[in-house]
Amino acid sequence: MAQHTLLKASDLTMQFGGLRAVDRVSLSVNQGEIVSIIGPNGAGKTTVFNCLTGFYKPTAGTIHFNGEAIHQLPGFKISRKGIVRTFQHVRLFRNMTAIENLMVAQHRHLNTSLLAGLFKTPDYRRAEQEAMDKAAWWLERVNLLDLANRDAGNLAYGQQRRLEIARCMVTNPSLLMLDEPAAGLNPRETEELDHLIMELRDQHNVSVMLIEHDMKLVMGISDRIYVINQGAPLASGTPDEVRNHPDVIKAYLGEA
Ligand SMILES: Nc1ncnc2c1ncn2[C@@H]1O[C@H](COP(=O)(O)OP(=O)(O)OP(=O)(O)O)[C@@H](O)[C@H]1O
Repeated sequence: MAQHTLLKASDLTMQFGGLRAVDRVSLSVNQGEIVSIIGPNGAGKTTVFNCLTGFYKPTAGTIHFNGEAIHQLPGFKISRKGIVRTFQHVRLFRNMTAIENLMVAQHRHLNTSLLAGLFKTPDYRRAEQEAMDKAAWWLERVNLLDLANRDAGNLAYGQQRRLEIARCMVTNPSLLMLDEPAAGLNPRETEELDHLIMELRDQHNVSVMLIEHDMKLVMGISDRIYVINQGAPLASGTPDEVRNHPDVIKAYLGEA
């Protein structure tokens, strides 16, 4: 059966003054896939993410999501289409509780008319209750339900990272983009993350694209991997193909 192409970027290029941070990178994510982008520090991975999610407008190239061109759209419109992301550094509302963070993320799904909110109409109450139930359900999924009322800023680092993933999931994304989700996690937490990502894909119908330096995680969960080096595509393929690719070995051993 032909796979549905969810995301397709062609010849993506991002120029910052004299620096070409991304140089004609093409990639795709099919429905149900886990795809990783790897490459040495400064290779341009986060810049690719920033282009795909509308944080940067690419200098050249096209991006299609479900067949629709999105490279001219601002980030909030792209996220409404179902592409959500986490960042390299945790970005939560630190003074809000874990569950409040998940409520805020669902804001756009709630009936937010001023009058409906003011008079707490039955529709408003129902939408609010649904958002609360969903937030609690996802907190349980990521093993944070007993910390629902703790300020996000007071959670342990690994818990904050799981909360960020839950915050993405409450918006029902079709593509979840994770920027270095294992950074700062201990080996046990990394293994839990590995299981969580697989579970999201297998049970919640989400495709995943991640940037990651932890090669054990990347090689274990990715269906396909793209390698970029100095902004340009170096190799792509299955974990085995990439692992044994001579150019990849050279780049990682610093002989390129
Ligand atoms: N807004 C910006 N303005 C100017 N240069 C930038 C900007 N964002 C990124 N760069 C540069 O683009 C290059 C690629 O950076 P990027 O953060 O995308 O790399 P990366 O592969 O994600 O690196 P790392 O693995 O270290 O996070 C770097 O040289 C960086 O300094």
